[in-house]
Amino acid sequence: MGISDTIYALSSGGLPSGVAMIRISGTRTTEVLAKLSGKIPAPRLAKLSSIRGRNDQLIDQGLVLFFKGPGSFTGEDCAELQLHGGKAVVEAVLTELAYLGCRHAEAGEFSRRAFQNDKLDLVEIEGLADLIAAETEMQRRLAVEHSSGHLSSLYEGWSRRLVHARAMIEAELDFADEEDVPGSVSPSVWADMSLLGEEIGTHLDGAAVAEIIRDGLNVVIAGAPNAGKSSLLNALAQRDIAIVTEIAGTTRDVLSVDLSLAGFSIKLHDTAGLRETQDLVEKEGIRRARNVISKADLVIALSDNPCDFPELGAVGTIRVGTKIDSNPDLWDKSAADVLISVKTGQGMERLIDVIVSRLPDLNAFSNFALPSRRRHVDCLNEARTAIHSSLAAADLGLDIQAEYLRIAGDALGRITGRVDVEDLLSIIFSEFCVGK
Ligand SMILES: Nc1nc2c(ncn2[C@@H]2O[C@H](COP(=O)(O)OP(=O)(O)OP(=O)(O)O)[C@@H](O)[C@H]2O)c(=O)[nH]1
Repeated sequence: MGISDTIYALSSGGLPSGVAMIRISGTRTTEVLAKLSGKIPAPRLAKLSSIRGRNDQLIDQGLVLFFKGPGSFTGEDCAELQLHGGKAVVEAVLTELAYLGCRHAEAGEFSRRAFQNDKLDLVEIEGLADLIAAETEMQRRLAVEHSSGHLSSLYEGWSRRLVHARAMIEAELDFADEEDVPGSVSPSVWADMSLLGEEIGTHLDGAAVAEIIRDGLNVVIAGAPNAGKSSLLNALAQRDIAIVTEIAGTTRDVLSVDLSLAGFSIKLHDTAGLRETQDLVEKEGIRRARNVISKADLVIALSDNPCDFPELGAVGTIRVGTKIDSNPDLWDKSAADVLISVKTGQGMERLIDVIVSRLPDLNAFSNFALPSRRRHVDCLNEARTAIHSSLAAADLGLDIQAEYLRIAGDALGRITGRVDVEDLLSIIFSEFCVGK
């Protein structure tokens, strides 16, 4: 590797901060450490050191950690400098690292090296990106299953079963006429492949829930103008996000806010009131409203009049009667799922309970090892289809059946990155921040 194979980056967050962590990785790590701190600490032991620049000038005092490759995150020699998190301190050390011939890392470059050196597979790396991005408890639990290798073990176990089945078939093809390989190998192989197809199917059943956990549940507030939609958005977000006036048609565009509810990420959208109008801007707002309604996981349909609920045709609608502080006599209980007043807070807890009751039931899943990315789901579907094709191809001959199993194995291998993923890598690693 050339001089710039040794990379560095600030791996901790924005400055100033109490402590800033600079990470270094590559063949020149020990040489750089010796120049910056005088000596190389014993691997994995934090050592309080003076960090010095050119002309022996003291830059800062901090902890220096050295990880000898391959026993490091990237698999190469790595170091971590834990410094005081001042902008000038960090800038001075980064400048010194550049002067010493190191190169600033690109986004995700440390993780890319970890992948290239077989320290992590793609599922673990994607899980790491999700773990860093996780904002809710559910997102964290989902991501940690991926980053910790649980999901990879599951896929690798499946891959091994496919390889075993192919080996058994190959043996039967090669030694079909010889007496020492019993012809009865195949039935147990096909039974296992049938079971594997079912296991992948069950695993795929969790994909929709995992997607909701990872990307959030889309909840749309819809209704006639003045029904109280913006007031409800503000109340649920506990902030003044949307403009509230008594003028019908105030909200023109879709306004969105992220909330965390029962550990789930909720994307709540306020929409323009639905009515016939000649106003061009309002018309466009209503078109956008209908568009988000059609993509919603859940719609909260509002009306301040029981005779006036919007017909949305959306699946998963909660009918909410509003302003019951001012119009209690208008409502009979059966007219709506929940009656609320944003003014007095009446019914708000019940509304939140009803929304939570519409969230996916996680008790149906024994763990969070679920496929959360489209990429994984596509590969799993491809693997399952190929297994089914193999099982259905008995009349076509063992070599055709084995070929389908190879296709299934390749599809599983692409999830963890064991086969044919070069073109995927830049997409995956670009999701990372610099320093990871
Ligand atoms: N009394 C009472 N008034 C409310 C309540 N919620 C909203 N309002 C009033 O109803 C009017 C309309 O409220 P908004 O929240 O702007 O209604 P909207 O559905 O977003 O209206 P558009 O943006 O025009 O579609 C405002 O004057 C609010 O103060 C409530 O619970 N009780």
